[in-house]
This record gives sequence, C-alpha cells and structure tokens, in this order.
Amino acid sequence: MAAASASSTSLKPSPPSAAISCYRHSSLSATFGVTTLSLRSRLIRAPRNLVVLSMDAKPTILVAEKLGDAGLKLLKEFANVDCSYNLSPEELNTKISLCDALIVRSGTKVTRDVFESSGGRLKVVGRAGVGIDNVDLAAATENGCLVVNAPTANTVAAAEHGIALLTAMARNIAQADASVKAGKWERTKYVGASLVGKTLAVMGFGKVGSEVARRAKGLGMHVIAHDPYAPADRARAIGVELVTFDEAIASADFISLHMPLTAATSKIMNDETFAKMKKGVRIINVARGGVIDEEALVKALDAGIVAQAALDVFMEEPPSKDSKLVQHEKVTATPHLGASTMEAQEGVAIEVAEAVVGALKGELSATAVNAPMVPAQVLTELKPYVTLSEKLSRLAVQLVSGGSGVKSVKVTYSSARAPDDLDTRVLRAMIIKGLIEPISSLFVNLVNADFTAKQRGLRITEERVILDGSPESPLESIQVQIADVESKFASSMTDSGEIKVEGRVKDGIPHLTKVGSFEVDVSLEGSIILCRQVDQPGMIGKVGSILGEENVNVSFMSVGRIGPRKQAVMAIGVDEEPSMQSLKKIGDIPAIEEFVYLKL
Ligand SMILES: NC(=O)c1ccc[n+]([C@@H]2O[C@H](COP(=O)([O-])OP(=O)(O)OC[C@H]3O[C@@H](n4cnc5c(N)ncnc54)[C@H](O)[C@@H]3O)[C@@H](O)[C@H]2O)c1
Ligand SMILES: O=C(O)[C@H](O)COP(=O)(O)O
Repeated sequence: MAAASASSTSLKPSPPSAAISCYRHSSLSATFGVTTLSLRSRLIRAPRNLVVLSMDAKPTILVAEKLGDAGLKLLKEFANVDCSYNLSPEELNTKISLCDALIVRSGTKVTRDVFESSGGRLKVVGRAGVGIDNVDLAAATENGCLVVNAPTANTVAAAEHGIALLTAMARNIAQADASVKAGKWERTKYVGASLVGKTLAVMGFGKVGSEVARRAKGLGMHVIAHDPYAPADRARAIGVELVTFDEAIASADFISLHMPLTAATSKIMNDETFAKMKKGVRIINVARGGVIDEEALVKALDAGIVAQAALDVFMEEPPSKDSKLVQHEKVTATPHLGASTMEAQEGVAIEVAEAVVGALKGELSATAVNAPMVPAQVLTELKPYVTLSEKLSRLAVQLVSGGSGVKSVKVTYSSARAPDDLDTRVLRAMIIKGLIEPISSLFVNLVNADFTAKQRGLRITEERVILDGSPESPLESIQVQIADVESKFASSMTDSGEIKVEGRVKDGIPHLTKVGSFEVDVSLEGSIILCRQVDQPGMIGKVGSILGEENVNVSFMSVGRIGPRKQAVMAIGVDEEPSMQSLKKIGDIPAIEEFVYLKL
C-alpha cells in the first residue's frame, strides 16, 4: 500500500484574525469576508492575530471628521461609534488598531501607515465626499481594506459654490465687501466683468462640471468643456462643445476646474499652460488645489495673464497664513466650502454611512472605489457558487505536495449563460482566497485578491465552456486545475499532469463532483477524506466503523470507480476532525492504496 501520506496538519492554518473580517446581519455577507461571525460577536484584540470573541458586541467605527447627524444615527444603530476629531497622525495610527471602519472627509490623510497600523482590523474606509486623493488607495487594496465614498450627495453644492465664486469674482464682491466694512466707498475701483456672452471652459465634465455648465448656460455664457473621458452626447445634450485642452484654455474668458487630482492632473495649470491662456482670463477652482501650480498662478496673476482667481481648494489645507496666493488682491478665497451646505452634508453623511454599514455587513457597495461593483441581485444568485469556488480551490491546494509552489491555476466555468451574462470576478477572487489562505498568513478578500495573486506570482487563467440548455442557473460546474505541481493524492492528477477538482451546486449546496478523472459526489462541508482503493465489498463499512468508533459523524460518502472491482476513489465527508490514530487505521486497511484528509 502506498503511504497514507497526507494530512492537512502539515499545512499552515489560516491566521486566527482571518476568522473575523466582517460582521454579518445578512446571509450574503459570508461571501466577502474571510469568514463571518455568527451574529454579534465581539472582536477583542489582544496581541496581533490573537482574537477573542465574546457575545453581544458591535464593530467599532471611528469618525475622524464632523459628519451629519442622520449619518451618525445610521452608524450608531449598527456599531460603536467613536467621534474623535482633529487627531494627529500618531493618534490616528494608535486608535486605528481598535477600529473596523474609519470615516473621513478631505481633512484626514489616510496613509499607508494608517493601514499598516491597523493590524488587519480596518476593513472599510468611508470618504464622506467625492475626492479620495487623501486616501492611499494602493495601500488600502494591498491591506484588503475596502474604500467607499459618497460620490453624488455634494455635487450640486459644489456646483453652486463654483457659480457663487464665478459671479462673486467677476463682481469683486469679497473685495468690495471688505472695502465697505473698512469705511470706504470705492465705486470705480470695483468695476466688474460681465458674464453674458463670455466663454467658460469647464475642465472636467463629470458630475460637478456638468452641473456648473448647466448653470452657466442659464447665465448666458458660451460653455465649452474639456474632458478626455466624457461622452460627447452628454455634453451635446447640455449644449456644450467638447474641445481639446489647448483649445479650451486658449479661447476661454473663464476657466472652471472640475477634474480629480491624479498623477495626470497634478499641476496641470502651470507656467506653460498659463502662457497659452487668453490675457485677462479668470480662473475658478473648486476641484483640488493640487491641479494648479500655485507659484505659477501667482506669477500669472502678477503678469496680468490671469486677471482674477477664485479658489476654494489649496495644495496645502489650510494654506499658510502668509501664502502669497491667498493674500493676493486679485484672489477670492474660501476654506474648502464646496460641499458645505447643510443639505449636502446630511446627504453625504447618509450616503457614506449606508456604504460603510453595508460593507461591514459584507455587502458590496455601489460606491466602492477599489473593488469591483457587482449588483446585489447578481451576488445573491452567485452566492452558492462563491462558496463552491473557495472550497474547491481550498481543497485543490491541499492536494499539492512538494515545495515547488502553486504558480499556475486554470479555472473553467461551464455554463449555459452567454459570457456577458456571467460575472466571474467574485468567483475568481474566492478561488484566489481558497488557494492562498490555507498556505499563508495572508488575508484575502474581493478587494485584494487579484493584487495578492499577482504579488505571489500566482497566474490565474479563466476559461468558459458554453453549454446547451437552460441558462436559468448561472453555472453548471466549476473546475480548478493546478499545473506544474505534484500531488499528495496521485488520483487527483490528470493524464496531462495537473491536479484537477470539479464541483457543482446541488440544491443550493456546493458539492465536490470530480477528483482527477474519478466521479464522486460529496458535499463541500466539514472536512473530506479521499481514499483510492481497489473496488470491493465492505470498504465503506470498514472506513465508516473506524470513524464511528471515535464518534466522527460521516455526512456524505460516495465512490467513483473506473469499473467494478477496479480502482475507485471514495470521498467521505466528516463533521468532526478524526484523530491521527483513526486516519492511520484507515490508511492501514489493506485495499487502500492512498488517502488524504482535507480540511475545508
Ligand atoms: N470643493 C469641494 O468641496 C468639492 C466638492 C465636490 C467635489 N469636489 C472635487 O471636484 C472634482 C470633481 O468632482 P465630481 O464629483 O464632478 O467628479 P467626477 O468623477 O464626476 O468628474 C471628474 C471628471 O474629470 C474628468 N477628468 C479626469 N481626468 C481629466 C483630465 N486630465 N482633464 C479633464 N478632465 C478630466 C473625468 O473624466 C470626470 O468626468 C473632484 O476633484 C472632487 O474632489 C470638490
Ligand atoms: O471631494 C469632495 O467631496 C469635496 O472636496 C468635499 O470635501 P469635504 O468633505 O472635506 O468638504
């Protein structure tokens, strides 16, 4: 008999902390966390990775900047909420290890240090607003932390502020107000510029940009826009012409900035671009300070290239008291007030609170910034296949022997659905999770799965087999093949030298249906013993009684064979973990040629 080789005891188990990654109130949550708690357990963090559970506790959400009451109320219904404002970076780093979620506005820098200081506990960062340039997204993704924002609730407020700055600047409202309050009456000094018939270039024709354009048209302005990614028909519908960057800046009397701060837009308004502008242009910025080279703007103002600027945002916030730009007489400044209306703040607070609570429950948010957005109904339908994907790959990786490591995995989805009608991103993520977690201390979820696979040099290829038949169920089967490895259980290898396992969902429950070329049928719950034997009477009884002797409950048994009295693979599902002695006894049954015990 071949040695009764494998037991998963030689494999490194998942880290204890991985047992808690999200809190669930809905069954779907099981999908995305590593594992979910049954309802309402408390996570008490002792030394790193040691997690103790106690009953009746909630997740903790740190709200690091002022948030509207309606949002706070929603958060408090679900979690312990710690409102601590104006934390220093050090204080934030210290607090974060006790928090499952963090909510910020633009005033808090969520750096790599924050994610690393969280020790894996931080699962969601909620940005109560649009711009996520203050969150290190790469670090969030690498640490498996979902980032959600509130992209819609402050659009109108920002657009209204843009228009307020445009009109106030054109009529010198702020300067004239200060002058009157200083006891002066300078009517000739504050002669303004009319808007009607003037050209406004909207740079960034997204949500805020298009609302600004709409309003400016109402003021009788000629509006053009530059946005490399905006659809022309959306612009046309508002009566706005999309033009190139150079055309926009060269022909505009007013330029309003509405693009995000990215590597491509950083200091996009600089010496070179100011030089291309119409002399006497006026600039409004309610986007991000970093899109303007502030030193270059001061020079352009002094040279009269830019007649006036109205700025709500600055490279450094708050700007230094002696900032030449802020102090410039041709500059109207506000302290990042674009989103600050009562209405917008209530809306943003609700939008972000719903996203954060949903994410902590394990649901995917429609406002996720660093994870695929999958509609709720798709997730519900895929739920059993999500479990199947993870369990299959978890099982497959435990069959690998030797130290060569898993580098190449092929996943085959068989389905009667058209390829466009089956979103496999979630399934792929769960396959990666099942492959990596049993053999590492990493925690893998939908956010960091692809990144983690890439980082470990794990290549996942996906293939679709399109079946005839009813597309009612999303998938017929999923097959996982690991190439270029040896197996602890030779029967799991195909003729072409890969470990192959296949599974299906039956009555909502994931089943293992193939190991190598042997057909089996065992539900993927608890743990599984696979034995290869010569098919003969009494084998099921012998194995069953060894397990029965130590009160290990057999949940499922099935035998797949090449033919009567020929080689067969027996798959046995067990609810409890058998002792090493029992496993040895099974291995010692003379007809058994090899066996393996796999934890799911
Ligand atoms: N001052 C405030 O309080 C305030 C309030 C809301 C939004 N904002 C900021 O305003 C900006 C726009 O917000 P939004 O909600 O409209 O975002 P959005 O994503 O809807 O729109 C941004 C647009 O910029 C475009 N864009 C990207 N790169 C560009 C480039 N190189 N040149 C031109 N256009 C480019 C995008 O295609 C997109 O259409 C963001 O920076 C946001 O943070 C500020
Ligand atoms: O990006 C945004 O949503 C705005 O800049 C608003 O930022 P705030 O939440 O800090 O006001």
